[in-house]
Amino acid sequence: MKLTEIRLQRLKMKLNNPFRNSISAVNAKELYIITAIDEAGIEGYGETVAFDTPWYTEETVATNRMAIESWLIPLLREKTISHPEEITELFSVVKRNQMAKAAVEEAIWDLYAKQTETPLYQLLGGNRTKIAAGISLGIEPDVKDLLKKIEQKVIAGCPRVKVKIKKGWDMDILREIRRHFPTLPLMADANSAYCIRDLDYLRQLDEFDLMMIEQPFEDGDFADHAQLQRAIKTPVCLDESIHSLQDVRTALELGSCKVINIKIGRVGGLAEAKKIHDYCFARNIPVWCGGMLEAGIGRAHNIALASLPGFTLPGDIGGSAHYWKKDIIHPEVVVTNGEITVPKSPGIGYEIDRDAIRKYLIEEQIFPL
Ligand SMILES: O=C(O)CCC(=O)C1=CC=C[C@@H](O)[C@@H]1C(=O)O
Ligand SMILES: [Mg+2]
Repeated sequence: MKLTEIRLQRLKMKLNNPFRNSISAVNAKELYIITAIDEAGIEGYGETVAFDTPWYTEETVATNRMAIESWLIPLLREKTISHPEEITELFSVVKRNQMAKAAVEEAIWDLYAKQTETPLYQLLGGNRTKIAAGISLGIEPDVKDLLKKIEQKVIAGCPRVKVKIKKGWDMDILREIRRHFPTLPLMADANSAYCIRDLDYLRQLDEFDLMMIEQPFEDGDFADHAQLQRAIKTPVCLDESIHSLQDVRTALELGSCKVINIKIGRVGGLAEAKKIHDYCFARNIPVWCGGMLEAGIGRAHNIALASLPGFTLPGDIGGSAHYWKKDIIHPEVVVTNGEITVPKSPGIGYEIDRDAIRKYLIEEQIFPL
């Protein structure tokens, strides 16, 4: 592929809607835009998705930077690759650091798609022209604020709403939501707020006809999740537990869940995300595309991935305006009647908004290959 340069740009972007879950509150996002440049000057883009502190997984903005600069860029100098699928193997000498690997791999997929004049979604095997855009709503100071936000999304045609729960903000809140929206496709995400001692308490979830309960227990608790899934009818979905196809195999063989949330960053890139999709699709296990409060480049990659046929459930992929005053791509991602049209131009299908990037830029560095 003859890469000549990798550019790192660190941005800081303030969120329109500060996002609170069971562990953390995110008001602004810092991220790296990774640009992979070839000898013809074609540019491919990727985005890091880790947060400032390691509350979601062990990675952070700072560890992403260190991994990319210290280990991943040197590996790109060692070997010329001819296809982005070779990146997983090339980076395999570095343990984990999935979000760092994914951001670089995304940039190389976008570059390859542009070199071959193919839309990224087609390159990945996607066949949807539109994807369903669900929304994830954080914990609010008052349930009335949450009900108002849900109502706005329902009026706009949102196909499903996900709410965050934790101890003290769970059964009563879900009951109240159901009182106002009895048939709304609804799910709840606990971000590991519970443990196996809460099993009896969690049986109450079956009252609310939820599409699923996402990540009730800790990351490594496959056996406990299996025990819970045996005890409740509500499907368990795993998010933080899934770092690779191997984790999906473990979860499905133990019966730890019935649904998988795929996040490109959490599983180390698009190639692994596609492998997980293919594995689940062959076994009729529904998957959906999770979100990490991405800016436009990460969101564009999510849209391409979510066009694959096994993504049968709406993802956490809101429109740009839900997150940012001004996104870093144009056109911005727009949700119409609960759907996003998958762009058809080569690569990720969106242009970079250089003025917006300049506005958010804190630091830039170029690494020759
Ligand atoms: O809109 C999005 O990008 C999804 C936001 C969202 O629900 C999450 C983002 C990051 C971490 C979590 O709090 C949560 C999730 O667990 O899915
Ligand atoms: Mg989650």
